[in-house]
Order: sequence, then C-alpha cells, then structure tokens
Amino acid sequence: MASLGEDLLGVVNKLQDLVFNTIGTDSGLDLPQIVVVGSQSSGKSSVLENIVGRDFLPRGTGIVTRRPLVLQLINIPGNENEAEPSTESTGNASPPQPVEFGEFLHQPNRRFYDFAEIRREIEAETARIAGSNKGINRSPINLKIYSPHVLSLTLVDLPGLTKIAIGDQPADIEKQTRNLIMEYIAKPNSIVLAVSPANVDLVNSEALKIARQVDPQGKRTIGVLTKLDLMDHGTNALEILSGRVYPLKLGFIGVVNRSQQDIQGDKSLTEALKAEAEFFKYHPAYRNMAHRCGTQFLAKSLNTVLLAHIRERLPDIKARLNTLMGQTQQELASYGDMHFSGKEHRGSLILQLMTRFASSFISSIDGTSSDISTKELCGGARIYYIFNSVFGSSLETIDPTQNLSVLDIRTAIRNSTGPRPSLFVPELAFDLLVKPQIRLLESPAHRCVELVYEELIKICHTCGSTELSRFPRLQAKLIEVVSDLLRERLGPASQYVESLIAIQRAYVNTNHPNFLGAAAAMSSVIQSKQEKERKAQAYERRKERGDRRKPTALHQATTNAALNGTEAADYDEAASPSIANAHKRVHSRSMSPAPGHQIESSAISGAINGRPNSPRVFGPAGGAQANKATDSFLNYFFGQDKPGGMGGMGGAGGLPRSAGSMQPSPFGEAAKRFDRMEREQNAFQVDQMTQDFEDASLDLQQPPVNPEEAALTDREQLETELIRRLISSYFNIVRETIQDQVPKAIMHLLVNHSKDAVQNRLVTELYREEIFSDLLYEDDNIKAEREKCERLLETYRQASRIVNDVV
Ligand SMILES: Nc1nc2c(ncn2[C@@H]2O[C@H](COP(=O)(O)OP(=O)(O)OP(=O)(O)O)[C@@H](O)[C@H]2O)c(=O)[nH]1
Repeated sequence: MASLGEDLLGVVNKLQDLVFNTIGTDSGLDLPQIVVVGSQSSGKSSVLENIVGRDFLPRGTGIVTRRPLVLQLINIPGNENEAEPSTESTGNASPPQPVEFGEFLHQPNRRFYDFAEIRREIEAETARIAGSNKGINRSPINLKIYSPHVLSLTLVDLPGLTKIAIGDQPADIEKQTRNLIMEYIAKPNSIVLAVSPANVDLVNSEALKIARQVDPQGKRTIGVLTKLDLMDHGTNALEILSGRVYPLKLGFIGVVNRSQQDIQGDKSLTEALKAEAEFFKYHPAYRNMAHRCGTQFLAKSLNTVLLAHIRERLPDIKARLNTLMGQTQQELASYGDMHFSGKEHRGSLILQLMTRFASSFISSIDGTSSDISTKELCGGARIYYIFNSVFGSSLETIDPTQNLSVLDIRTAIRNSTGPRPSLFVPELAFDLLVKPQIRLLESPAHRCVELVYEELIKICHTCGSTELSRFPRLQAKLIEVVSDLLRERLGPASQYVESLIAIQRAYVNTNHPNFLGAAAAMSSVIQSKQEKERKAQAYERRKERGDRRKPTALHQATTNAALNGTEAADYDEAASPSIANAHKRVHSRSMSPAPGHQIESSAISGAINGRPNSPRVFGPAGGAQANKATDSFLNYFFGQDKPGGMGGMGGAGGLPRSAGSMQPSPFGEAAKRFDRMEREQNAFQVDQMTQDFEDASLDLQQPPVNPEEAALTDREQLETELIRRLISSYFNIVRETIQDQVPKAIMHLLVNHSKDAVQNRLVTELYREEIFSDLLYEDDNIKAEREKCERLLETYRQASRIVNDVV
C-alpha cells in the first residue's frame, strides 16, 4: 500500500476522530467513508467481519444493528506493536507477538484485546442508548480496530432496512431506519456499499434502491452480492457481477460469508475466508473471475476506491478545512487577543475592555450600535418610546377633574367665600382646587424617570461581548460601576422632575395666553346647557306627538327635561334677540381667544375678590387693561341673588374689546332668564324644533338625573361647571409644559450625564493595579471553550498541512 494513501487515510481518520471528539456527528466536515446499507439479514455484518477478519459484531435474530457503528480500521505494522498483556513473557528471547485491539471512543484509554468483549461492549452500548427493545438510535458508536491484518478503511454499519415492524418495534421503524441511512449516504463524500443477497432477485434489492436515490448515476455505489452459495442450483450471478444487469461504475463484488450453521458450528473466520476463496476458485461459473471475487478482493477494492475517492475529494476537503479554520480563528478571536494575556499587558487589556464597554453603552443609547436589533426596540429607541408613548399617553389619560365631585367644588367655593354671602365665583376656590390637581402629574413623571433608569440598567447589562464574558468578574464590576453611576443620578433626576411640578403648583398663572378665561368658560357652559336643553325639548315634543293620550307621562317627561336642562334658557333670536346677540358675541370670543385675556382674568378676579371697582391685577401685563375693568363678567349673571336683580355695574371688563360697548341689560336679562327657566322652557319656536326633533330621536332614553347636581341651586351648578372648565383649561397648560419638560430634564440629568461620565467613572473605579488580577480571573467554562477552540484550530492546521503536502 502506498504510504501516500495511508497518509491520506490517516488524515481522514484523524479528522474523523477530531470530529467525534470535539464537534460530534454534525461537524462541518464531511469526511470520506464507506457506508454499508442493505436489508435486514442481507449479510452486512458478515461482510464487515470478513473484512476485519475477526468475529466482533453482535449476532441474533431480528434487528441487531440498532445504532450506526463507525468502524475505523487502522493498519499497524506488526513488529512495532506491543505484546498482548495477557501473553506471558517466559523470559525467552521470543519477540512479542503482534496484536490486534479495539478502542471505543466512549471508553478512551481502554484497549480491547478480546474481540468477544468488543461484541459485548457494542451490545451493551447499543442497549444503553437505544434501549433494550428493538428501537433504533441515530447516535453512533465509534470503534477503532488496530491490526496489521486490516487495510485502513472507515466503514459505517447501519441498521438494516425493514418492511414491517415486528414484536415491540415502533410502527415507524421503516421510516426511522430509512431516514438514518439517508442521513449517511446523502453526504457526497460517502461511498455506498450496497449489500444485496444473491438468493433474492436483484430487482427487489432495497440497498440498490436507496443508493440510487442519492447516487442516481451509480458513481459512488459499490454493489456487494452475498449468499452466492445459497443461490438456486443452476442459477448464478455472473451477469450481475460482470455489470451487465445493473450499471454501477464501481461494479459488483460477490462474497460468501459464513452461514448460520457455520457460525453455530464455530467455524473460524480464517477457515471461512479460505472456504470462500475455494468457492470462487472451483465454482464453474465464477472461477474465471475468482480474482475479482471474495472478501479479500472486496477489502482491497474498498481501500483503493476510498483512497481514490479521498484524492478526488481532497480539493473540496481542503477548501472546507480552510473555511473551518477561518471560522475557528474568528471564534478564537472573539475570546480576545491572547497576546494581551501577559502580566505586563493586564492594564491595557482592562482599559481596552472598559473602553469598549463604555462605548457600547453610549452607542446603544445613541442608536449607533452595530448590532441593532430589528426584532424589538432597544436602547435609545426605547427611551424615546418611554417619553412619547408611555409617558405621553399616561399624561393624556389624566382627567383633570375626575376626582372632584360637584359637592367638592361647591364646598371649596363656599369655604373660600368665608362668612360673606358670595357675590362672585371666587378665585380662591379655583386656586384651592387647581393646585392639588396639578399633583396628578407627579406619579406619571416619576414613573417616567424610573422607566428610563430601568432601561439604562438594561442597556448596561447588554454591553458585554464574548471577550468580556471571558472575565466574568470584570464584566460584573463594569455593570456594577455603571449601575452605581445611574443610581446616583436617579435621585437628582427624580427631585428635579418633582420640583418641576412643585414649581407649577407654586404660582397659578391665570394670565397664561392659552388659559380659557372666565368669559370663554362661561360661554362654553352656556353653550352646553343650550345643547342639552334643546335635546330635552326635542325629546319632549317627540313624546308629546307619539303619546298625546298620556298626559301623565308627558308631564313626567317635561319634568325630567326641566331637571336635565336645569337653569339654561334658550337664546334664539325670535324669543329674545338681544340676548342672542350678546351670546353670539361671547361665543365668538371663545372661538378666537387671542388678545384680551388679561381682561378676562381681571374680570374673574374682580368677580372672585368681590371688589368689582378695584379688580385685582394678575401680573404686570394685566395691569392696564385690568384697570379699565370696573366690573366682572360674572357680575352680569350673579351680581344679585334675586331674580331680575342687576349684577352689572356698567363696564364690561370681562369681555373682549368688542364687548366694551355692550349694554349690560342683555346679561341682566339672561340672568333673569336663568331663573325663569322652568317657566320659559317650553317657549321654543316650532320650526326650529324640527331639527331638534331629529337630534333627540337619536337619544330617546333620557340620562338619569344626577342627584348631586339636583341638590345644587342653579347658580351653584353653573359655578361648579365653570370652575371645572377653568381647572381643565389650566391643567392642560400645565400638562403640556410637564410633558415637554420632564423628558428634557431626564435626558439632561440622567441619560446624557451618565453617558458623559461613564468612561471616567470606570477608569477611576476599576483601573487599579491591585485589583487587576482579580478582575482578569478567567471563567473556567469559557477558558475551556477557548482552549478547545485553540486545539481545534491546531488540528485543522495540522490536517491542512498534511493535506497540502499530499496534493
Ligand atoms: N450461507 C450464507 N449465509 C450468509 C451469508 N451471508 C450472511 N449469511 C447469514 O445470513 C444471516 C444474516 O447475516 P448478517 O450478517 O447478520 O446480516 P445483517 O445484514 O448484518 O443483519 P442485520 O444487522 O440484523 O440487519 C446470518 O445468519 C448469516 O450467517 C452468505 O454469504 N452465505
């Protein structure tokens, strides 16, 4: 045998070992090997035993081979071998006999000199993994046989193909076996040894059938015909053996193994091989081709085919090895630069890892990280999400007056007026009520700070790398230092945000340009009431039409409508043109609330202070206009308690410029109308009602009367509603400010501050010579992984060198 060939097989075997030792069966390297396939009892195990020349495979009825057996035959020169341990040295000069032995991968360092023991081990190992029933398992048993009598080969024995499940075999045993066989023979580097018994028609050969699926052109399939001795008298396999029946480039080889009887009769393999040789030599049909028949020829052919195959596949193997080497190198590099491992390099290594950690932290926040996820929001994007979606919507959902009942508001109004009878809607009540409401913003703002803080903590946990995971203590320390830094910033950020809200509560600026103001609030209250009343009226008319004969019900509906419509009156022009005009003016003001807010503010302040002739001035800007105001808008309504009383004292300070010329009388009228509400509520013009009728038809069911509201006087109801609107308006202004300010504060005090400080902090805390060795403690598992990777790379390198030398 050419040493070149042996080298080649040596390389392949070495790689095979490596694959089994380090990566398992699913390695990236598909190595050339001979895979034996055939139906059950076709004689596969017998062929293998013949090739090895020893009895070592399990025997029995039914399915025996239940796990793949990867059999590496390694030719060793006889004289270099050690003596068999059991061979007693007699002290004579007789040289130690060459011995053969087997070694299982699952039992390293144990040599099996007794082949019967090898058989028992295969049986035990099969049962260990595949169980003691007749099931199969795809995990292979790896056996090496060292012998001077074998040719170097790698053979894989697989379970035999069956048609039906017998005994306690799983129902899908055929499928399982087929899949397992396919897994091995589909690899382009496998040579398929298709074993078919000669006493069964070749057209029924399961082995050839399955081989054809992966090798349709018959380029890497060797046919083996067993049981030639069992063929019917007068028939022979000459046609098949000479390749005229079934085309296979590598041809068919006929063999005769021991029969069951031979085995039972303990016929030795040596005898059997001799008998086989004689069978061919003297058989009338085969004697001319005897040199191309039998086990010996088969073994030689397999060796040649395998070597040729290896040679042919070598460029591919080389390329594959290169790829694997590259990948392993890359993996190794991810564990860090080993040149940095010396003591003198510890400082720079720590600095390097630290800097990478810090920049990974920063880039995750900035969104410039190289491994940005496309599956979920991460880093800075999550912070943005917290600001806009979480914080934003939690602010949006706050109802500014939800927790204030009408009675609360009424009590606040009453309390703020003190012992005097109240003339106006008191400012104090608004102030008293709005301040605690601003507090509602506190909890979402705090939560926002917390969420961002938690997000930053999460980010710092994801800043590691494979290299860093090599040093778990350093990694933990880096996380700890950054977490400490973040925790330190949590306090100032929270406090600042808290003070932002406290600032809002410190001074209620009713001069704010976006504040609704009393006039607009009043206008909108009136508008809603009108709307409500219209509906009530329409509902009533509909009831009336549909239910003329039920005066009691009608009366009830009217009463309900009256209760719901409360004190509001209708301002339609026909009924009272001047009131309608006044209303329109007020309404148009509320639609365009540009200038003149100060006047409104002063109006309400006048009303609230109860000093209509000396209105309180809100801020410097309000001064000039406020001074012009001699009375408040509200006074027109509530200047006097008695119906018909005149609240207005002349000036119309509560109205915009256009309202300055307005006469007070219409408002006095309006106040009267509020009080006369019950009597006047049916005074609608019929034509206008038609439209209302349509509206009300959508809402036949009357809403229940709020007993709390019912308990209030008309005036009180109007006041509470007014206060409620003012609170909402003011709250919206504050909410907008907070929504804008809180994220900015968090970014400045927590996020950006941490980003800026992280590198320095890490250096100050961790760049200390005395803790270097502790920080650079290498994780045992990672170390083992890295070393394994190093070994793997070394083996690939060696293999690659050998392969390169050969080619
Ligand atoms: N007479 C004769 N008997 C053979 C020959 N080859 C195999 N046998 C017998 O056929 C039976 C099955 O042989 P095995 O080698 O166990 O067949 P197998 O394909 O390995 O069987 P499984 O591993 O169970 O699938 C045994 O009893 C062998 O003695 C042969 O060439 N001639």
